[in-house]
Amino acid sequence: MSETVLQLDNVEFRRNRRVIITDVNLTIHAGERWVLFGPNGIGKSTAVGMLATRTFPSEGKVFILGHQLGKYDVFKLRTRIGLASAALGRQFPEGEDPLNAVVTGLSAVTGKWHDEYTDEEYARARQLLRDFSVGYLEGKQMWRLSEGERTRVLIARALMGDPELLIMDEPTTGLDLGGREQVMRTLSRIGREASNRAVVLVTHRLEEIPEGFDHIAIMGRKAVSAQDATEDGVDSMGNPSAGTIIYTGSLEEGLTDERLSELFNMPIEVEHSHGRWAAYAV
Ligand SMILES: Nc1ncnc2c1ncn2[C@@H]1O[C@H](COP(=O)(O)OP(=O)(O)OP(=O)(O)O)[C@@H](O)[C@H]1O
Repeated sequence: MSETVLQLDNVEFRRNRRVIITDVNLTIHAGERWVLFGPNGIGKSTAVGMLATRTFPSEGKVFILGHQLGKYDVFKLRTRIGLASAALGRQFPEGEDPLNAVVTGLSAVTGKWHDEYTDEEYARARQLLRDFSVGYLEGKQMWRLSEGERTRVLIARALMGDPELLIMDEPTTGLDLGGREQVMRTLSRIGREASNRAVVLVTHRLEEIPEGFDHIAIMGRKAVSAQDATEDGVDSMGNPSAGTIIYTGSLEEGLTDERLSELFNMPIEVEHSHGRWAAYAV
């Protein structure tokens, strides 16, 4: 069995007296390609916040690259993790050059400030921008980019440090059809590459699962205990029940009509063809 890259043991996360996710257990090994799938608001980004060392669990333990979150310097861990998320995209100084947004992925900081990078490092950053067809953005400003452009810059940045763990939170959201398919091709390439990199891709759409990703963790709501339940399916405080992981395993076995129908509370039919997935209410 290859090395464990990520391990969540009975993780719970609470905010403002609300349990957002609970009983989350997940183990990811080197070289595995995972999809974290679930409906809106179930807690995927909350989980990603921990995987990317941005937030800490209220209960339970998170181990990342052999170190327990909260007991190890997160800045050391961050240089080994590539992260692309909309939240990260909002952290850059307004006028940041996209080329710098990519090269600073090496030190996992947003904003070049006083850091210096070598010519080789800049050459790699330029190549990554070209790989995503956005080489023309060099010299522009991050805050002026279209959503699609910013997404591609963020994926390029996430790959800059050749990370052992790559996390992409909804990387194709906001892209037009051409942009989405272009990013999907790159993600499929990342999915199929022969490397020890562990990859976690977060999405709430089956259509956005690239080829090469073969493990899935599906999030759903934990049943509300009988004493807390109300007729609307919310707890006594008016909050929806906590999110949790309801399935981990292969995509084929996980993405069934029955499981998705139950998850979205409507009859759903899943299709799988040409290596891609789709689902419709029937
Ligand atoms: N800082 C916070 N304080 C309070 N509640 C929060 C906070 N962050 C998230 N939430 C709530 O936690 C729940 C889970 O949010 P999260 O963003 O993790 O879901 P998600 O599965 O990523 O959703 P989506 O697919 O819509 O992006 C939501 O109901 C959200 O409103």
